[in-house]
Amino acid sequence: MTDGNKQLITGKSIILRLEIDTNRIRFSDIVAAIADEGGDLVAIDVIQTKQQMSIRDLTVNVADTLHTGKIVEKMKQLEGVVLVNVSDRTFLLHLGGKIETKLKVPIQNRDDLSRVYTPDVARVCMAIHEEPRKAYTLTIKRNTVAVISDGSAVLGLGNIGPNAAMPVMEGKAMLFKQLADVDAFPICLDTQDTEEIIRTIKNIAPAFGGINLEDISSPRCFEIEERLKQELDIPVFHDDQHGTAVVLYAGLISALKLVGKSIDSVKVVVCGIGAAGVACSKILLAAGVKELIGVDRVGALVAGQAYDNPIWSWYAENTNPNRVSGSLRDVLAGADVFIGLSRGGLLNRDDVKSMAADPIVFAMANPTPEVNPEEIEDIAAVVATGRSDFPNQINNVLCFPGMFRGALDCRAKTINEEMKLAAAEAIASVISDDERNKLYIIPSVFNQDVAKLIRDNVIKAAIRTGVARRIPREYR
Ligand SMILES: NC(=O)C1=CN([C@@H]2O[C@H](COP(=O)(O)OP(=O)(O)OC[C@H]3O[C@@H](n4cnc5c(N)ncnc54)[C@H](O)[C@@H]3O)[C@@H](O)[C@H]2O)C=CC1
Ligand SMILES: CC(=O)C(=O)O
Ligand SMILES: [Mg+2]
Repeated sequence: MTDGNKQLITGKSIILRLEIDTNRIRFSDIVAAIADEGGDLVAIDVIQTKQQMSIRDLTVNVADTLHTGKIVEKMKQLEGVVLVNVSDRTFLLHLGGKIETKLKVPIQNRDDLSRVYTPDVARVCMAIHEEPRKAYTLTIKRNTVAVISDGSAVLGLGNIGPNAAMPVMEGKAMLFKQLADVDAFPICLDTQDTEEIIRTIKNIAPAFGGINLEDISSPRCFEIEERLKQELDIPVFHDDQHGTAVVLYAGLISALKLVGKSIDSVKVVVCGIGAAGVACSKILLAAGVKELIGVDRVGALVAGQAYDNPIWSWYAENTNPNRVSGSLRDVLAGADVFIGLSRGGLLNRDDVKSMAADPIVFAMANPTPEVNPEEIEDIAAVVATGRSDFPNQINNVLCFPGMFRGALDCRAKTINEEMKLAAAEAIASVISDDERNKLYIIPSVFNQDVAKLIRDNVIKAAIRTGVARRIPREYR
């Protein structure tokens, strides 16, 4: 196996602020020095010029942190150059957070003030008090989703806590807004106690039209979601389970079409039987996969074994019909499909070579996939990851914006199996047979059709299954 901590070489951009003594060095020498170190100079901004002195920001594409260090050292060695500052564009994007609240109407005078606030606001409060469902028409509730994490399973980074989880939750909130005009609030809880999480979410629920649970580790996530679904009358959706399962299913239908295999005949190995792995496996079983084997730290899950994780016992009883045991490498031999929802770097080229002809590899761990796509692109029929910088991004971001747009628009009480299946069908329908190819099995996050198609399909499914509390005009 490859080293699990191995990071992929990922391109990033840095900005070097240089104070240049133009009497002592030519700008072209600086450009050459950057090129010598393999840096790709993509932009130059002149910040200030005085006699003999010029302050410039140079944007340079680099491979990784090590590469940044080399270029920085080179700049420090140049005569006539002072390195004022180095900034990373990703960090700059996060400065001060990524979202803010905005007013729908300005408060310009006392009259406005007394309407949006006291005294007139009291009449609106009392209207809701008398008829609670008016909260949907007279407050933000009709368009709000809480994106809630306890920081216990943040991407594949593990239990990094609520403060460190915030950038992911802010990112999800941005995506909700941009892709589906949903106002989402990132909320990271300073507790990992199941009961306390349930209590807290129930207590803040009145402000929200839906709850999107995010990056809460298994098996606690299953109870938290189930209990909240029973105890709240708004949709509760654990994105890592169901959003991922919806997109995975859409991606797999498409990949199987490409290689000409049918879902009931393929051998599928899922690595990482946590929140995402369990939900993805359930959707595959429902879709007709017969030979499904789950692998976690303990190896392949086999019926009859004692596991301290109750979901693994359930999993073992309901999968692995031939009771195959062993390591990931052992059970992967002859498999048609690998689905990774574990952690980076667990799979290598030899493992993929041991799979059946035309192997499908979905290495979906973030930020580092189970295998670097570049390592296997010539031997796999289809490779997909969860990342934005490789083709075929299988990521729950394709699902959650449209899913909640639909659920909010019909004021669904819950998000049920029919709505999830409807969302998967919507995603799968975007790519036609003519368009489908090895590098295009799933639509892009930026495809404008996706969220709208999911929304429409989800509303229809909600109406059909009786969970819609409002019928949008176009469906009346
Ligand atoms: N592409 C996508 O849309 C999504 C990707 N993910 C990724 O999937 C991974 C898991 O996420 P969750 O299910 O939310 O976390 P989780 O913590 O619930 O599950 C992770 C599972 O991986 C297992 N695991 C860890 N090391 C392993 C190893 N060496 N061999 C086999 N199994 C191992 C753990 O024991 C655990 O059961 C993360 O990397 C996450 O970023 C999760 C959700 C969506
Ligand atoms: C995409 C996502 O939700 C995750 O990796 O956890
Ligand atoms: Mg997640």
